[in-house]
Amino acid sequence: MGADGATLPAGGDAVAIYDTTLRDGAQQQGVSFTVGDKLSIIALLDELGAAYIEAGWPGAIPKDTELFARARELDLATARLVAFGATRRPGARAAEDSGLRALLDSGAETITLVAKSDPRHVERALRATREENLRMVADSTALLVGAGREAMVDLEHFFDGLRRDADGQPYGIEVALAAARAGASAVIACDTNGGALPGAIADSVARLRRALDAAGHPDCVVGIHTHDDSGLAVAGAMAAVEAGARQVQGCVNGMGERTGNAELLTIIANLELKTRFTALPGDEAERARRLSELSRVSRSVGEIANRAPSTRQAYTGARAFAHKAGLHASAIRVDPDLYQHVDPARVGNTMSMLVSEMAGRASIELKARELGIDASGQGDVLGRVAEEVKAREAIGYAYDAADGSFELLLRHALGEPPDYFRVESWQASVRAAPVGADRLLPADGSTHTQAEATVRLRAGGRRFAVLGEGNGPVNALDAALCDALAQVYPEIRAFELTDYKVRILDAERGTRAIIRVLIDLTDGERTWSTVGVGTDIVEATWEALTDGHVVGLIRAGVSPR
Ligand SMILES: CC(=O)SCCNC(=O)CCNC(=O)[C@H](O)C(C)(C)COP(=O)(O)OP(=O)(O)OC[C@H]1O[C@@H](n2cnc3c(N)ncnc32)[C@H](O)[C@@H]1OP(=O)(O)O
Ligand SMILES: CC(=O)C(=O)O
Repeated sequence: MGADGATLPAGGDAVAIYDTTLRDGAQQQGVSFTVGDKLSIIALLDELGAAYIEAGWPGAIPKDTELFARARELDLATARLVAFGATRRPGARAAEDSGLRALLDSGAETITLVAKSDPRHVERALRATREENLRMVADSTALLVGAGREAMVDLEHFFDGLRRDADGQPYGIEVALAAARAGASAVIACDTNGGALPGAIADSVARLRRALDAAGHPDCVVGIHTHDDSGLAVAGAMAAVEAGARQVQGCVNGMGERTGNAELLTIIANLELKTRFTALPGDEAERARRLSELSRVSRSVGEIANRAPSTRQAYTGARAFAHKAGLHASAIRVDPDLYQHVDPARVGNTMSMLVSEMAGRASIELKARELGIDASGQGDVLGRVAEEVKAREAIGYAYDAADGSFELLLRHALGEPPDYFRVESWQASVRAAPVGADRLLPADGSTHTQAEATVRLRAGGRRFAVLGEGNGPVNALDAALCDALAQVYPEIRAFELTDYKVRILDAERGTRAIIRVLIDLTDGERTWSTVGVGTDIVEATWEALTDGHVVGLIRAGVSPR
């Protein structure tokens, strides 16, 4: 139970947010949370204001058994931790079911049971009769409630079942009523296969709500759990709320099996910003503060899961408020609301400008402002920069992914070229031993290729000629450039390459093709990106690398020496 003892809202406009990132989200390929990961995510979701956090299946997954043992020490502010499990096995007694025993032993105050609600699944997957499945739901729920726990029941394949069995009293509704009679606080309509359309979800949820009310269970909450297989998980959840659902299940960043679960942060933002419903606890000011944490929660959970959220994710994605088209920028300069559905600050995000061949003067001016450069009132320069960007993109540059290179172009156009160093010449050579007949790598794991590079440059009033070695020409050049520059600018030692992307732009020209290199650099505090283009991968990389070091020095506030 949350600190205030709050449980599910029985009616009204409050919607309980039920996060299942740690259970259904963990069913995504490649995701495997440690107990420590789960504890960190629980803390984030509790701070955000989730009502329920489904943390795993104790008894089925050893790590989850350990998690619930450790979670006994947790003192959560708003959330209840939920243990997930299944109803008892067919033909057995609930009190003797080892799965239910493990759920009770977990100490969780709230337990959600998954139950079959589509007759096809009862008969084919469970190999039980419809009546036995109803008894399984009732006995299992009653056991948990009798032990003083809050019990909820996930109605698996609820919408598929109702679609096939629409007349009379559909079986899915009978299952829900069996759960409610046994004391379940909520029954959750699940679109397990993600195939239902929002209209059908709304109709079925409304029907479920009416059936519960008619049978004397107005306090049993209807929940909604959707998957994104039809690209409609959030839409389905929103439609369900309009139709009477007052608990919404989903996962941060839309994690989950197959195409994922409904993206929970989007649902929270939609409910809070665009409907009469509330999704977060507290008064208006408190809810606004919690809402402004959404982008941070998205990034932090992505970091812990080692799955970066989509940059295009609604509300919280890094590019959710990024504008590329010149016409958009010109209107945004007058009023950002003209091209934004909400103020990004409300969900902790920021607006950004992308400069590209689609830019006009307004885009350049706004991007300059974002970079801390005042170019207002310099219409001629802005126009020239826009033309230069278009001309360069036509030959292969891509500035929307390389704001560092754009900054240099702009500074040159404004007559403020940074003057940290001047390169006189560079060269790189590769020495390779032929691959052996067996085509295997040497036993020590080294490669057959060794490279050397020489860089000659002037910096800080001195001249340097430095030799670098590496496992390839790019690596050798980087080593030589860093060694030379670090003698005048030791700050460069902190720069680290975090990404290196190579793209062949006109593949039909084979080995004569134009190559674009994009690199991302960081100094641990800031990140920036640069681009280089050439007919040679080393030449393109050299341009991106040297620009990358100049931008790094500018961003670190280092003056030319
Ligand atoms: C829609 C969802 O996402 S539900 C969540 C699904 N999550 C998981 O499956 C992850 C964790 N699962 C596990 O660790 C294992 O599957 C366990 C421990 C639960 C079960 O493992 P096993 O006993 O080896 O059974 P197995 O996985 O092969 O099959 C599941 C059994 O549960 C039965 N079952 C399925 N749903 C239910 C239900 N709602 N209630 C009771 N039994 C059920 C199946 O009929 C099957 O029974 P059978 O063993 O008689 O064939
Ligand atoms: C319970 C659940 O995860 C589902 O039906 O999708």
